[in-house]
Amino acid sequence: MITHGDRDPLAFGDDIGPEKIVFLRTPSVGLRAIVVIDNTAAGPAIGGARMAPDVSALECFRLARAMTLKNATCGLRHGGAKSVIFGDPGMPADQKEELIRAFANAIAPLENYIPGPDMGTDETAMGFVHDEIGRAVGLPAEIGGIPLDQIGATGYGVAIAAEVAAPFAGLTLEGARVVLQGFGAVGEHTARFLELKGARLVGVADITGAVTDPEGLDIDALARLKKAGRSVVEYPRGRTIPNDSLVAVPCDIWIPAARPDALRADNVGRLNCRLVVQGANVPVTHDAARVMHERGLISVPDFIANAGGVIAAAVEYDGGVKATAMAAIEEKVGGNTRLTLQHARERKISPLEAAMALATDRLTKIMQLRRWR
Ligand SMILES: NC(=O)C1=CN([C@@H]2O[C@H](COP(=O)(O)OP(=O)(O)OC[C@H]3O[C@@H](n4cnc5c(N)ncnc54)[C@H](OP(=O)(O)O)[C@@H]3O)[C@@H](O)[C@H]2O)C=CC1
Ligand SMILES: O=C(O)CCC(=O)C(=O)O
Repeated sequence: MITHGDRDPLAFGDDIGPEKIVFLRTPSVGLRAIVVIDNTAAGPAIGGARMAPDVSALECFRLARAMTLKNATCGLRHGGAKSVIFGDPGMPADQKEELIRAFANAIAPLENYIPGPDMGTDETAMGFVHDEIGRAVGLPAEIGGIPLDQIGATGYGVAIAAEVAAPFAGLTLEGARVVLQGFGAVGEHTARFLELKGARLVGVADITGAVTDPEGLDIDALARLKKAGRSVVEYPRGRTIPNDSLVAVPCDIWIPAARPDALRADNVGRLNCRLVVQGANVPVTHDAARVMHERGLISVPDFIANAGGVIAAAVEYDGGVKATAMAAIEEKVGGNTRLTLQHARERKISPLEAAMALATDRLTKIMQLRRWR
């Protein structure tokens, strides 16, 4: 098992992958990027392209592995990969387009990698990649895509996971208080779908800070602020708090929907909730997962809860439509959440252990079908 302490990219390998770790540079446009193709036993690997100033090979590998587990658990005909592009996603649009187009050309030879949107990239960026190399998912609807961020594919799945997990934590969604770290593509849609199921958003953070209101936050007002390029801390009511205090806001369901390692050994003890549903990728360290289990807190692992985006991406790749994608998300995310939490309860193991067993069992079967296993 790979540990979070590993820093040497060549030390990442285990029996599953990665197959390739590729460092890409195009100095004339300032492109620096990394692609990790973890495992392609099930088919060409799908995984998002993340743009942020402080990404790393380790982050990329951990995200690629999450995709391998996610895609296998969902029974998709795709392996797992991920890419990271060093850069400020808020850079001027023409500069970003140039960087994305350069990235597309740099990954052109990596035919087993199909990129999709992730933090810092979106449907438009995938449209540029597709224009350059004819290979990307999460495309704009105008060119036949299922724009997975716009329709909230992942947020829909996170809400389904929360609904299925709620009774395991002694909760119902009606009146449940929700806290969200991150109010981007995943966070905003998760809030909206959960509100439709009767839950109330009582805390939210973006990169600048956090705001809380036990009476409930107005999701439309928060969305208007973000659309205007402002922060949730400018929300006119409620109480603003520093980002690192969000973990302790009293609630029923705490949902990370931003960067890795949001919950760690040093802050997980401050959680004041009954259920954690992992909207982000790799938002919980193994230590933190163990502590949550010891405290009796139910946590739905990332590769179970946030598979909605890649399910939509796989449906799009097969030529399917939005309605098919939404039905598949409900069936696969709901089913895997139930299976994970039932196994965890029956076998007295943590949800992470149960989910890993489910994923590796399916992945082993997939790998056994291959010639080079
Ligand atoms: N998009 C998808 O379909 C999928 C995404 N995911 C995962 O979900 C997570 C979010 O992705 P997505 O919503 O697409 O990304 P976005 O870039 O759309 O949104 C990210 C949000 O997180 C906020 N944020 C960033 N850093 C911090 C921080 N340190 N503290 C609090 N908030 C922070 C951002 O703030 P600000 O607005 O100020 O920048 C923004 O609101 C990622 O882990 C991604 O890998 C998983 C499955 C699919
Ligand atoms: O390919 C995509 O953008 C969606 C899948 C993804 O990257 C993820 O689940 O993290």
